[in-house]
Amino acid sequence: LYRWSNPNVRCNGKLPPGSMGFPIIGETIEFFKPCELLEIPSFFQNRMQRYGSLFRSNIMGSKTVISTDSDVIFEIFRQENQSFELSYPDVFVRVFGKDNLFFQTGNIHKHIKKSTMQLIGSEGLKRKMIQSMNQATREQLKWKANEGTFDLRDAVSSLIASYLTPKLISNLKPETQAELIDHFKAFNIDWFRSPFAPSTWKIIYKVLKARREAMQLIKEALKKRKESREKHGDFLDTLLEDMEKEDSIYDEASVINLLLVIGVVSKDTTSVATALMVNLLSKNPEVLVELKREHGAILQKRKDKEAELSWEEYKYNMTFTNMVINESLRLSNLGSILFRKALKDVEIKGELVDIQFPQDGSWPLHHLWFTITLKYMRIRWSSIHGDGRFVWQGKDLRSVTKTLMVFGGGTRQCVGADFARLQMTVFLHHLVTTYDFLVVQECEMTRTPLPCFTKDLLINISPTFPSEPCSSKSS
Ligand code: HEM
Repeated sequence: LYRWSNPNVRCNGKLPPGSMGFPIIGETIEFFKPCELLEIPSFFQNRMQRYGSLFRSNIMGSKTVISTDSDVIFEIFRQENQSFELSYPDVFVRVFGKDNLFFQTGNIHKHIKKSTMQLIGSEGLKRKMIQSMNQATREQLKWKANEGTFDLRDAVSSLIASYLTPKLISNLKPETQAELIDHFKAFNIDWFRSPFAPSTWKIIYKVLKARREAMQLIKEALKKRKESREKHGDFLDTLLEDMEKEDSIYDEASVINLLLVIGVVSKDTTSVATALMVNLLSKNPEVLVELKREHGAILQKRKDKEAELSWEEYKYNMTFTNMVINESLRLSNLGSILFRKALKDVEIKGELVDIQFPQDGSWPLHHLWFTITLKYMRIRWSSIHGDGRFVWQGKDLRSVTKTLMVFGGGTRQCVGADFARLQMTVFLHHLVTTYDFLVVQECEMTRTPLPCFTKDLLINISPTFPSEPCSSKSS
């Protein structure tokens, strides 16, 4: 017991202050205690008050140092692969699969990132994806306008799956594609909750079942593609070509896993952030009016009135839209819990972050886990639109800064960041230029500590009257 609570005695230096909690379960129960979305969870709040921004703990059976300090977090991203490397708790590996090459480091990680960027990096988005996003979003909204009240998160999830799945594997039969999309949708991010709640195990069971079934479908598609040797110009082709090279990092299992991970992660993260953004817009009509003004101006400047939102318009004419997206991403704070392990003793700001524990069997891990909690910034919407002056005007609104690390940072920065931003922009563009929306049920979210929906956002949309381009029925 003494050793459990006082890991300092077995270290070469001084660890940050903190408590290791009860033997075995540590402080896991409090770590997962839900709170309101915009609150700092009591686990972090209490410890920040007691110990400061850097403290130690034990979570999910791992000795952990937690940083809530953006300078420290930024420094860790900077020292990725030198002093720190990615190392997620076992449950992540079980859910996303041991064949997920994103859990690897070094050259394997570099290579998989490069392959993925071909599909969802800015070049791929500009050349191919933006067109499909525009078309799918326009059609989805048109359909939803006739349908009546709908769940916005589910609608965004479906539309992403509808155009991205054929880009992953393009020659599936319609019924197989629909089945694969259903499995992608059933594999959601709600599983990261307290291991002591029985409902968590039910969700994990469903997620693992969906994963198994999706993998089976992808496996069959891969087998057929290999046998036929046909080319379809999709992401599966890219990966198979790579797999045939002599020194390829890919085997069948990792190709299947990569297709699965992209299919799953792309829709979940982006749809949650979009739903939260629309919910916030409904409560801030002045922001909506400004947004309509910016997008109205884009329509007016457009020479071909039938044309869709272009890459250039997205890149150069959307200062305010980017601010709205940044604030929505910051408030949803989807990337609030990131894990690293320290590879050597590291001192940041004079505090020892990691000590190498002796391997005497009493320590399950050779190194400490490093949990990063991104700073919760309670920036009020009025601060982005006050007195006609935009506080972020002139800055690069899409880059990582110490106050905006929603997509992580350094070499591990999210590969889907551009994709998510573009999809959110395309959705906003079609919504505010073509429709008025009415919130029927506001979304309710808790933080566990990842955001989790307890009530979905239900809305109604109807075509905007041309005479009132800036009006909104939102409440
Ligand atoms: C609002 C949307 C999103 C948010 C907030 C988000 C957040 C993050 C964060 C914080 C990380 C860093 C993880 C770490 O450092 O340990 C990350 C990594 C990653 N994200 Fe996203 N993400 C989003 C959208 C997407 C999308 C659309 C995709 C796929 C199409 C995606 C795929 C990935 C992958 C594969 C990684 C691992 C990257 C690596 O290890 O190099 N994400 N994401």
